Amino acid sequence: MNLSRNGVGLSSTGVSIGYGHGHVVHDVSLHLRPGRVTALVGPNGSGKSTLLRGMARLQRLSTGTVTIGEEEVSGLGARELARRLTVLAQSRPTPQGITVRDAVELGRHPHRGRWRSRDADGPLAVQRAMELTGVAALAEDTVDTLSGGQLQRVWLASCLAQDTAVLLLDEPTNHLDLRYQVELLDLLRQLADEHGVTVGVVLHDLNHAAQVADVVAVLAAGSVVACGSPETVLTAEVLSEVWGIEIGVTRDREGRLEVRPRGCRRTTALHDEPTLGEPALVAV
Ligand SMILES: Nc1ncnc2c1ncn2[C@@H]1O[C@H](COP(=O)(O)OP(=O)(O)OP(=O)(O)O)[C@@H](O)[C@H]1O
Repeated sequence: MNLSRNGVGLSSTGVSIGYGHGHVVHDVSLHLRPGRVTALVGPNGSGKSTLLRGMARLQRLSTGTVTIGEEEVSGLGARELARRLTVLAQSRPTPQGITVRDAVELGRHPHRGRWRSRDADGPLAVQRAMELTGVAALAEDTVDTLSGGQLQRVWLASCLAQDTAVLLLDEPTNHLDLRYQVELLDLLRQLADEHGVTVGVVLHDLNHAAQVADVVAVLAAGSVVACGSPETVLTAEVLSEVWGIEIGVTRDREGRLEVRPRGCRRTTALHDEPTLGEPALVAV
């Protein structure tokens, strides 16, 4: 992989998105920076996946623009975009009868010429991606024989093999056991720190967000209601108001944030009835 040439951010400006019955993402401006992990968190249905898909050009925007580096993504060809940005979606159809290696190789599609020619870096990128995600030993197995967690790692490997400056992931820890959850979060940090990759990741586990993110953006009812460092955003006040239950935030012995739901339902949640108002915190 040749990730060291990265350093391109991804920004939405005034983005609204709907599915034909009003908007579910409202006027969102968000800057994902190179070398930073930005976590999108929020209750079910708050618009995280829709926003991520809109930023990846997988969802039509009603208003606003998305830029990658200096260029609008709407002006790029599919191959040009795929050389810069990749998405690990929540679920993909499982192709029948292809090997893990073949599935990971699918990520090389924007780097190939016609007839699969001119991708000299391909075999090494595929091998490295399989090693980083722990699926190298499964390389010759067919993907339809894998467990959900193994398959999730294969698709992650395919994204890594694509070797892009921007990596977007929608709930990537789904299906992963504890070890691979930790390894995945470590890998995201490594990609950002050592290779300058711009990482945007939807996470449900707020402790994962606290652990991995430089910036946390909280969505509620389609709007970003708080955005900033984990310390400034993952507070008992913000989280309790957005999720509508009592949530405590403490620090463990090493000083890391620990988010603990206390389970008492409040009368209203932010996503039921917006009360927090405009974004309370400014992105770092
Ligand atoms: N394909 C679709 N057609 C119509 N409405 C949709 C579609 N996908 C999502 N929605 C609606 O858009 C809103 C936001 O959904 P989205 O999946 O973006 O939220 P989310 O924050 O990612 O949710 P979750 O945490 O449950 O994955 C929800 O009200 C949902 O019902």
